[in-house]
Amino acid sequence: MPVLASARYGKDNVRVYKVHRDDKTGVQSVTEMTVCCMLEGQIETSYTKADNSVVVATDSIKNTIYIKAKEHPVNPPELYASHLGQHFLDSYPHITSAHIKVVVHRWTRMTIDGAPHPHSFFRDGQETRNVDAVVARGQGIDLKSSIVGLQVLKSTGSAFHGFVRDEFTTLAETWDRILSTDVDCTWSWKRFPTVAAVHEGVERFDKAWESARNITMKTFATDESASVQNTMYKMSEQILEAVPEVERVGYSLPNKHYFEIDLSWHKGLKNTGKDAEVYAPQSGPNGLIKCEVARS
Ligand SMILES: O=c1[nH]c(=O)c2[nH]c(=O)[nH]c2[nH]1
Repeated sequence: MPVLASARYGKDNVRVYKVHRDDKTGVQSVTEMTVCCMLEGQIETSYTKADNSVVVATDSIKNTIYIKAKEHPVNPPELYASHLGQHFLDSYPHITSAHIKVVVHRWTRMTIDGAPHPHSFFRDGQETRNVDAVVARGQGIDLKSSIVGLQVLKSTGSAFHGFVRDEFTTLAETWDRILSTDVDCTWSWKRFPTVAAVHEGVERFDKAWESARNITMKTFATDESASVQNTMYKMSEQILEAVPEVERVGYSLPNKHYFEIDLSWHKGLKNTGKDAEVYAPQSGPNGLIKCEVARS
């Protein structure tokens, strides 16, 4: 006899835009985000017995995403996600947890003739600020914040040598290479008991995002990198140090390879080793290096 081992449903890819208009100054601020909201609870019979009486329609979930964006601030996304998740527990006794994902897209204010423009913005990269919230009945709110898709490259200051050499090895050791990655950095907060606790000291979330971003970039730029592994560990350590309420930091970093091209076949051109200038960026395969660093 089969059993429903797990079940969760909701609405994904709900795109939301919110504007804030400052009537005094005429300055407008915008937020664009993509939201996923999934519910768990006593919903088994909808799967096993065609019992839709336990189903909050995914269309209603979508509507709720809009209404909560109207009723509450959407910044920081950690607070919005907490309000949204809590709503489903408060409204539906048979729902036991809400899993919210918010992806915030960049709209950076334009500078026109040296001054910030009051209502014009541009997308300065595919980087997003993400939040994963789990609001579970009787258990509080678990929040994970992240930076995803921040593309970085350094043209020197990275080495990789001393690795295992055996009959499978072709890679040459290097003391000077290009290092490039798409940063995926996640920091997990100590559990919050209530939405009120998330709200109290809410500026912590923007500060942590700024710290994580600055630490990531500064360490990437200034570390004489021995490996992706070692550099990401140094980043994680510093974020834990900078944000006391964070329990765990994780990175997932592709190692995006740039291959040297031997052009000596053309008029003896020197383009390898210390003479390398023109490289071939690779779409794949790429290394993929991950870690999570927790407090001891
Ligand atoms: O920083 C690196 N870590 C590795 O584990 C690895 N493996 C590899 O081929 N190149 C690299 N670079």
